[in-house]
Amino acid sequence: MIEVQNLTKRYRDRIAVDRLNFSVAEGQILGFLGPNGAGKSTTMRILTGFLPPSEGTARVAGFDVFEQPLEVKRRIGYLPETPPLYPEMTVAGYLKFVAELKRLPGRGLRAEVDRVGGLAGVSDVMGRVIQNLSKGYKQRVGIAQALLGSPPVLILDEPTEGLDPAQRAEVRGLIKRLAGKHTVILSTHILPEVTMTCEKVLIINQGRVVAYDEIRKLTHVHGGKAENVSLEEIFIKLTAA
Ligand SMILES: Nc1ncnc2c1ncn2[C@@H]1O[C@H](COP(=O)(O)OP(=O)(O)OP(=O)(O)O)[C@@H](O)[C@H]1O
Repeated sequence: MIEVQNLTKRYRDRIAVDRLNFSVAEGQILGFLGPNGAGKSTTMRILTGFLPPSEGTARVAGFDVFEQPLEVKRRIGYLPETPPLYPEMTVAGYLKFVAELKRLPGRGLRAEVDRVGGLAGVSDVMGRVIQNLSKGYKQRVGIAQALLGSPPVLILDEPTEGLDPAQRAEVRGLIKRLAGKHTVILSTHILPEVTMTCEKVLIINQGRVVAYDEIRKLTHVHGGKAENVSLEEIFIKLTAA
């Protein structure tokens, strides 16, 4: 569903993403990890058609992100690091506005807004103005807009950022339920979250892949005789350089 080959992004003389190769099969959740500045957001912005790569290719649902960005955008629900909210709108008004931007059919639009509102847990704040919501609720509104139209691919950049522990658990449960039906790339700094949600993980450091495997295999390879090596320990070891 997602195929990335030799993807490279340069900002002037800085290489943010350096020859990345990975793929995500339909219905899979890929945990996407890396320290601050590793190149995760850059990669996700390329995959969602918001930023052109300097070199390499990326295909989403069979479409090239650079050559057919509109086809790609139609098939992706994207939660950026900072959700693009309009603070003066109500939650329902905003979701309806995004649904129209995504050109979802007018008939059934209200039901679709209610559906994603229910999934993301914002049904009880639909009539409230976004700027008055708590950070956690704003984040949920961001998740709701990503789910509009039930796109086959979801790219979620730190979806549990700003949520309290109970809300985090809820969002984790939601992401797990979405897998199978959706292909998901999940970026987060909360490593136990990845262990609980994803089968496979991609770790990058300074723009390069340092690990790309099933979590179970990574713990086996890096754990040696110690069976309880955590993803956190592996992450620290691989990104220390
Ligand atoms: N518009 C830009 N111009 C120049 N350099 C940039 C630009 N955007 C990002 N970078 C640089 O590219 C590198 C990768 O940044 P990116 O935001 O993709 O990292 P990240 O893994 O998402 O980090 P974080 O976890 O902190 O969000 C960093 O060194 C960053 O400073």
